[in-house]
Amino acid sequence: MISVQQLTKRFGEQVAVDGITFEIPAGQIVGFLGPNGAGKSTTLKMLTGMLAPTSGTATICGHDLQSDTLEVKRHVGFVPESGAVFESLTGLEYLEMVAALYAIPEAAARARIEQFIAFFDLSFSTLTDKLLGAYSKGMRRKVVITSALLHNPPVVFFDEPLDGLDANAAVGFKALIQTLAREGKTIVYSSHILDVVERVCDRVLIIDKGRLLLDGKPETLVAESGAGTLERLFTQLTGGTELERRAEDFARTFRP
Ligand SMILES: Nc1ncnc2c1ncn2[C@@H]1O[C@H](COP(=O)(O)OP(=O)(O)OP(=O)(O)O)[C@@H](O)[C@H]1O
Repeated sequence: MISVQQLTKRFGEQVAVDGITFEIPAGQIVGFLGPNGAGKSTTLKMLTGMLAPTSGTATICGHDLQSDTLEVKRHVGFVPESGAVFESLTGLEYLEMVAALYAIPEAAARARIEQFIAFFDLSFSTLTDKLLGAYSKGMRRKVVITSALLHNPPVVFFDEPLDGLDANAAVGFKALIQTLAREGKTIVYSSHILDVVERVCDRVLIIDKGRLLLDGKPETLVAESGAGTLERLFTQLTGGTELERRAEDFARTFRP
């Protein structure tokens, strides 16, 4: 479903993504992890056709990222970390605009929007009464998630999707992605909330400094490393243990 070979992105001298290679079959939920600046968002932007790779190749549902970018965009949904929206539109105007961009017929789009607002426990008037600029962070996130799934894409990329969602919405969202995966969708889930990743993902990819460090089932990786939890394994791999020690030293400087 997703095939990535030696994908690389340079920004001037800096190598943000350094020759990563992996395959993801249909129906898998893959946690895409790494410390700040590891290259996660850059990878997701390349795989959704928003950013051209410097070198390497990738295909999504058999469509080549470089030569068939439009088909790639038809087959993916993306919830970016920023969650930026056109703030001067109402939620409904925004969703109808996204539906029109994907050429979804009006009645089908409205039916799908209604399914999502029911799922997220929003009232229809919320979508029509306020401009997106006046939405709360969580409400805006729900609209962005809806917009990414409106065209029913087989592959969905989520960058920190739980950011801003309350506990109920987060529980609902986790159930939603598990259901989507069971129906055959491929989900790539980038997040720093590792206990959620450990529970929800079938597999994790850990990158640091643009390179793939680890690829496997969370429970297998945790058991083989003896780390106990995915969070501990992550910090061991990416230098967080040292940060923890430095934080303790720093905190000690506040002692009276
Ligand atoms: N447009 C850009 N121009 C220059 N450098 C960039 C650009 N976008 C990203 N970078 C750099 O590439 C590296 C990887 O950034 P990226 O945003 O992919 O990391 P990330 O893993 O998503 O981090 P975070 O967890 O903090 O969101 C960083 O050093 C970043 O400064």
